[in-house]
This record gives sequence, C-alpha cells and structure tokens, in this order.
Amino acid sequence: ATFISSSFRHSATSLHAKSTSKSKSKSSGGFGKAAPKHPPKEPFVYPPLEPDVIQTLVPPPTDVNPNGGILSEEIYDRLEAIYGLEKFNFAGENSIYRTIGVADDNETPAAPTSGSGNSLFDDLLKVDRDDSLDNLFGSPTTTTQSTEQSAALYDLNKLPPFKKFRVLHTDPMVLAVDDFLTPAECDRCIQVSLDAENYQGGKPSLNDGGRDISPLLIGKSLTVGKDSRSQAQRTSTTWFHYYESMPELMSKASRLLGLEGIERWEEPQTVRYRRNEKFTWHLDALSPEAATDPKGAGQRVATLLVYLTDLNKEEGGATMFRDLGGGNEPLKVRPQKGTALLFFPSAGGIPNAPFDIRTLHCGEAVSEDAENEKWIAQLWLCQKNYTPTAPENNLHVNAVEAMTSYCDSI
Ligand SMILES: O=C(O)CCC(=O)C(=O)O
Ligand SMILES: [Fe+2]
Repeated sequence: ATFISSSFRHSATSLHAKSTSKSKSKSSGGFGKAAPKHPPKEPFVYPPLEPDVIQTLVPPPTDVNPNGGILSEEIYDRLEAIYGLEKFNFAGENSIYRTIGVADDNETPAAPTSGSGNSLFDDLLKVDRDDSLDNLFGSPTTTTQSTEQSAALYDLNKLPPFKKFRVLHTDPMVLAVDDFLTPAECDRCIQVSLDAENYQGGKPSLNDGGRDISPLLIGKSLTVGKDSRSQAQRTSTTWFHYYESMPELMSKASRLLGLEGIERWEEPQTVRYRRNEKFTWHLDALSPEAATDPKGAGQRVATLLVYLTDLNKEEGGATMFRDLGGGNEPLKVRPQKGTALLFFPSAGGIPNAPFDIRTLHCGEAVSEDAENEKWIAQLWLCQKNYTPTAPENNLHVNAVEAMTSYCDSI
C-alpha cells in the first residue's frame, strides 16, 4: 500500500510541472499523467483492479449495432442516475429521452455497493475531501470563480440530437458517438492547429474583430527512444485553443451532454500523434488535492475525445481501456474520423473514491507505417465553472458569437 500511495503522489505532483515555452504553467493532463520534463525513471505501473472492483464491471449490451444506433432507455437512465446527465442528447426527433424527474441535489451519485475493504487504494482514499465531491454530478453550480457572464445567445436545440451511438461498456459507461463531427469539421480542427504551428512567432490567426486567436502549442514532439524514460511519456503534441476557434466542438459537446452553456468545459485541445507516438496509461481525473482546491473547478467529470483522422486496426493509435475488455485484452477503440468517445473519469468505481480507477486508459502508439497520423480533439467537463488559463485571455464568453452563428447555420 505504501508503494502505491507514494507512486500516486508522485504522479499528482507532476501535474504542477511547468511545460510551456511561454513560461506559463499549464498541465494538459489528469491524475497519473507523466510530466514531459521530469519523467519517472521507470514507467509507472498501475496495480490491477481488485476482485471487489472487478465485480462492479458491466460489459456492453450484446445487441450493439456496429454502425451505431439510438440509445436504450436503460442507458439514458444510467446516464441520469449515475452521471447526473438529466438532459443527455435531450428531446428531439428519434431521441428517446424522457423526463424522469429532477435528481435530488443532495443525493450521492449511485455507486456499486460492494465495499473496498482493505483496498490497495485505501491510503489514497483517505485524503481529506471537500463535501462537494460527494455531489460530483449535481446540477452545475451557480457560483463561479470567473468574472465572465456568458448569457447564452446560442440555441443548442437547433442542433439535431445524435443518433449513432455504440455502447462500448456499460459500467463504467463508455460511449462512441459516430458522425459527431463532420469530415469537414475534423479537417478544420486540424488546420487551425497546423496554421498556428506554421505561424509560430510569425503571423497570428485573427478573428473577425482582429483579436489574436492562435492556439497555444504546449508539447513539442519527442522522439520515442528504447529506454523506459522516454517510453513513459506522452510523445505527442498538444494545442490549447480559444473556445471561439472551436465553435462546432463546443456546441456539439454541450448539446450531447445536455448542458445549457459551456462554462464548465476546460480549454479545447487538439493532440497530434505522429508515427510511433503514444500516450501511456493514465487516469484523466485530477488528483484529490487539485480536485478540492477551492480556487479550482472541482473534479473532471467527463472526457469527450473526438477522432479527427481514421486509423485501421493495423495502424495502431487506438484508445485502450486496460480493464474494460472483458478478458485479458484491453477494450480498444479504433480512431474513426468524426467519432466522439465519451467516458467519465470520476464517478462510479469504488464507493467514495474520488475518481474511477476502472477508466485507466492510454493512447496506443501509432504504427511506423500508418497511412495517417492520429489527431484528436479533446474536452474535459468539470464539476464547477472552469476558469481558463490558456491561451492568454481565453474566455468562454468570447465563443458566444461563433457558437451562435454555428448553431444558426445548422
Ligand atoms: O489519444 C488517445 O486515444 C487518448 C488520449 C488521452 O487519453 C488523453 O489525452 O488524456
Ligand atoms: Fe486520457
């Protein structure tokens, strides 16, 4: 147990590593992410799930349509009861969303009843937690650290509900939403990132009002070596974007989760994996310390990742969930252009745990001879309103105009 808890602490500390050339402290990652500058000498090995926890796993339904289909009532019920998403993919044509009553704000998220006993994670779970963590998925808080007032002018109802779901795992819930972004929208997300790289130090990208909206590039690609040091790292490149330069992603992500505004989303990111690049096993949830920082936005409650390029089975680049494959194999999600992957890093799992250890995942290496590079766009939803820190002066409210015209254009 001592080994485990100190290792976790090491990972949590790495969250505070400075990693940008603009001397801005910015972490791209969650709990357990390796810091680019001071990687551990050996890759961190996560302990296997304990038998009690393994028993809580519920595989996907057997009648999954490989081409995607609408969600069953049971899945909508789970999304509401466990994850607090009362308006997930809310009413519309072909949507089976129905009103089941508003969840009690004081209710603790449903969790499996089997106890953790002498869990290897007991030390970790004893960390003092803010009471609000017991209410992870309650209604969005009305208080915000940020001074912005983003009166939502956009009408997310103008976007049609999503219809092509694949339930990849039931508990913890892992969903794929096919055709989430159009191919053109995927290409644009990549182009916005590449333009910034080309103009780095040169001509900035300007919005209609003349404001510089170039994304911030934070991780230069590192060559993967054969030694364990380099293999322990994220070797890809990450961009932090202005909300206003990603109106499609912000609008559709909020529409999917049934949110009315975008204030709880962290900065949109894009990640590029060249051949041989990868991201090792980690949890997206924040460390208990970071998640309970009164100045912060609480825990990360949802991860939404959109594949911007296609890679076939042989080309690698899958998102892998170590413990959700139903055997010794991990659950592998192949990058399919336009498909969104949604999972929940911090609800469920073992009772009273500050995160869901069952969602341990990684970005598999892109193979040497893959035809396409792997590109993803990624968003994290926080428990409370989030105050963006990158790029400079990034504000949710600045996206209202772009999102309004995007929603109006649909
Ligand atoms: O690239 C992937 O498939 C996973 C990326 C990821 O898990 C992350 O960036 O947190
Ligand atoms: Fe992740």
